[in-house]
This record gives sequence, C-alpha cells and structure tokens, in this order.
Amino acid sequence: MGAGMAADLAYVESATRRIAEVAKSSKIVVEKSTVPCRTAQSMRTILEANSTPEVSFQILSNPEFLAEGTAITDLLSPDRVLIGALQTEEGIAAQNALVEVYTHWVPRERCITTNLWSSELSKLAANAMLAQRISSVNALSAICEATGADVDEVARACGRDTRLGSKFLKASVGFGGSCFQKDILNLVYLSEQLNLPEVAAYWKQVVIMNEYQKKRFVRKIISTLFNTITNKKIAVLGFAFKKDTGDTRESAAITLIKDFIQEHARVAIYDPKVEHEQIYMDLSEPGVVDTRKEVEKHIQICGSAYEAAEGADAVVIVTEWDEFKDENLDYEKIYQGMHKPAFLFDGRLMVNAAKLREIGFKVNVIGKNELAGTA
Ligand SMILES: NC(=O)c1ccc[n+]([C@@H]2O[C@H](COP(=O)([O-])OP(=O)(O)OC[C@H]3O[C@@H](n4cnc5c(N)ncnc54)[C@H](O)[C@@H]3O)[C@@H](O)[C@H]2O)c1
Ligand SMILES: O=c1ccn([C@@H]2O[C@H](COP(=O)(O)OP(=O)(O)O[C@H]3O[C@H](CO)[C@@H](O)[C@H](O)[C@H]3O)[C@@H](O)[C@H]2O)c(=O)[nH]1
Repeated sequence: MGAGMAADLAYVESATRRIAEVAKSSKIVVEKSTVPCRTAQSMRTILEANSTPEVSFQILSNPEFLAEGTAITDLLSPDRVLIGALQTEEGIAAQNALVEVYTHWVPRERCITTNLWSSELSKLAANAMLAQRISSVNALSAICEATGADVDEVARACGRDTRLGSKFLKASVGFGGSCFQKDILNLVYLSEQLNLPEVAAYWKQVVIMNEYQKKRFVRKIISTLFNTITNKKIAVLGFAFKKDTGDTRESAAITLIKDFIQEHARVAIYDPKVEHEQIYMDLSEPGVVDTRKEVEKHIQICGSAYEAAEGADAVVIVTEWDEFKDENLDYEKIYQGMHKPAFLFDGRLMVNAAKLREIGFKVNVIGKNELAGTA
C-alpha cells in the first residue's frame, strides 16, 4: 500500500526494535530522518513494550533541514533547530537535554521546541512550502512566456514584499533532489489516509506542476528545432539536481535526456561533478535502454562544455553551475563550434540573452519572451 508515495518505514521499525533489544540503560531516541507525522507513535509503542523500571525511553523529533551544497554552513549556522517532544515531564526533560547539546554552537533563541507531532509535520510542511514556491513561480513562467512578462522581474517585484520574501523564487526547469518530491508525496499520502482528499490534491498539484514544467521545456526545445530532434546533437550542460553537488537524485536532467533519447536525438552531457557511472545508471530504463551499452549508443559524456557543444544543434542549460554563466564560459567559442542556426535553451535563467544573441545564438530562456518590452 502507498507504493511510490508513502515512506518505507521498515528500517525505522527495525532500528527501533534493535535499540529496544540492546539498551541496558534509559535512552533518548532522536528521529533525524524525515518521517511521516506520528511515526514516533509507532516507535513509542515498540519501545514502551520493551521498557522496564530500569530502562525507559524518550523519543524526540529533531528533523534535519540542511540543503545539499551548503550542508556545513547549514549545520554550523542553522536558521533554526526544531526539537519536538511529548509534553510530559519526562518528554520535556529530554527535549531540554537536546537543546543543551545544540546551544554549544546555536543561539538558544534559534532552538524551537514543540510537541512531537508538530515537529514531524513541520519538516514535511517546510519542504512542501519551499517546493510550492518553485512550482508557483514556474507556473508563472509559462504565463510570462505567453505574454512578454519577464519571470525574473515578476519574482523580484513580488519578492520585495516582505510578507513574501525574495528567496526560492527562481524559475527553473523544475526542482529535483531526493527530498522535495518524496516529502510532498508523503504529505499527500498522509492526507489521503486522514480522509482529506482536497488537501491531498492541493499538495499533489505542486508535483504535477513540476512534471509539467519539465515536459513544457522539452516541447519548447523540439518545436523550436523545427519540430524534430531526430539525429540532432543536443549538448546538455549540467546533470546534478542543483549546483555544488554531484547528487543526481530526481534531477530534471534525467527526465529531459530520457525524452531527448526517446525522440532519437544524440545527447552530449557535461557536468563538472557527477560521476560518469552515475549518469549511465540514471539513464538506464528497464525494458527500453537497460544496458550500459544501450545507453552509450545514445549519449556521449564529455569533459567540458566546449566538447559537449562541438557540432551541436542546441545547448541546453539544466544545472545552474557557476561555470555556465556567460562571464565564465566562452560562448563565442561554443558558438563557433556549433551547427547553425545555433540554439541555446536556458533552463536556469543564467545567461545574458541579449549578449548571446549578439554572438549569433538563437536564445530561449524559461519565463522570458524574446519580444519582451515590445508592443
Ligand atoms: N539529503 C539531504 O539533503 C537531506 C536533508 C535533510 C533531511 N534528509 C533526510 O535524511 C534522511 C537520509 O537522507 P540521505 O539523503 O542522507 O539519504 P542517503 O540515501 O544518502 O543515505 C542513507 C544512508 O543510509 C544507509 N542505509 C540505507 N539502508 C540502510 C539499512 N537498512 N541499514 C543501514 N544503513 C542503511 C545508506 O547506505 C546511506 O548511507 C532522509 O530521511 C532524508 O529525507 C536528507
Ligand atoms: O528558487 C529555487 C530554489 C531551488 N530550486 C531547485 O529546487 C531543488 C531543491 O533545492 P534545495 O532546496 O536548495 O536543495 P535540497 O538539498 O533538496 O534541500 C531541500 O531539501 C532538504 C531535504 O529535506 C531540506 O533539508 C532543505 O531544507 C531543502 O531546501 C533544486 O533542484 C534546485 O535547483 C529552484 O528551481 N528554484
């Protein structure tokens, strides 16, 4: 039940049983992983069934909020540390003990204490709200492309309202990463289990919009390349789900490249960090292209953006690596090596389109229309 949506808690359960088995004295058990709301209840039932007058257990929820690429800064200087506990005398004592640990490097006012269920739900809620902002701005990016509004300008104008705030409003080819989709689907499943179908549908739309954004980008590329990419060479810059990490879990690049392969394009990939083996693994598709040899027929993994773009019909920026910015990459050189017309699709709003158009590129940026500013 819940396949593809619910969290698999088998290992949480077995770890809890193991703690119950081996504990010789009272313990505070801290949930760090992201779990469905009320997971601590099952843990408590297991632990309490094994407690004795000498050995008792307290469970705390202390969700991890670090983001990849900034993990150390996030650990050393978190916006907040959240610690949830049962609001019993023993629960609050355990909560205070963990607060004490954090106050060695985190100011006390940044440690938020709540009840256990608020803490578990807040982790899912924070990720759902962050992803929702991206889906909101991505939904607006489609309107921008159709009207001549510029999604960066819209995000800046909205973000200056202190009630909205400016962060996490960067339109993109879609959010990726191991957390957002999984955690939202977890929330959707929880809502369904709680017989709240409208709530479930509301959060599910964030994921649906994310999928739509990726498909929309692919469709735009195909239609711009005269409705076919068969045998055309597409250079994909970036494979990781975001910059400064080699992680590819749920990366938009995977969906995009699989679609390019499906449309019989030749795909050249460059990412500064991702391991080549990882790329082959991610692009294997059981029953379609299921061996590395099969994948190799469709893709070429390159050592630089220049190599990937050599002889390409289109360059597609998928990950926001700094080295793809126009002040860091020699786009003149890239242009020289490409088939003409040379198309560039910016899925991360990184390049100065006007500058690249001057070089000769046909530029397409998510959430921007070439005719912007004209009548
Ligand atoms: N990645 C992030 O940025 C991040 C941030 C905040 C919270 N989280 C949460 O932290 C948890 C872990 O995420 P992650 O990205 O580190 O996952 P991960 O897959 O990178 O790491 C999980 C680790 O657990 C090990 N493992 C898996 N099954 C095991 C088992 N049965 N016995 C022993 N070890 C086992 C794996 O080998 C791996 O080292 C998740 O709940 C996630 O939602 C992750
Ligand atoms: O304005 C933005 C911000 C991010 N992204 C994309 O969103 C995804 C996720 O980015 P980010 O949240 O920075 O990375 P994660 O490492 O997935 O971190 C998220 O997921 C973690 C795991 O739960 C949480 O701990 C973090 O707080 C939460 O930010 C990436 O593909 C980004 O490129 C955008 O498209 N536009």
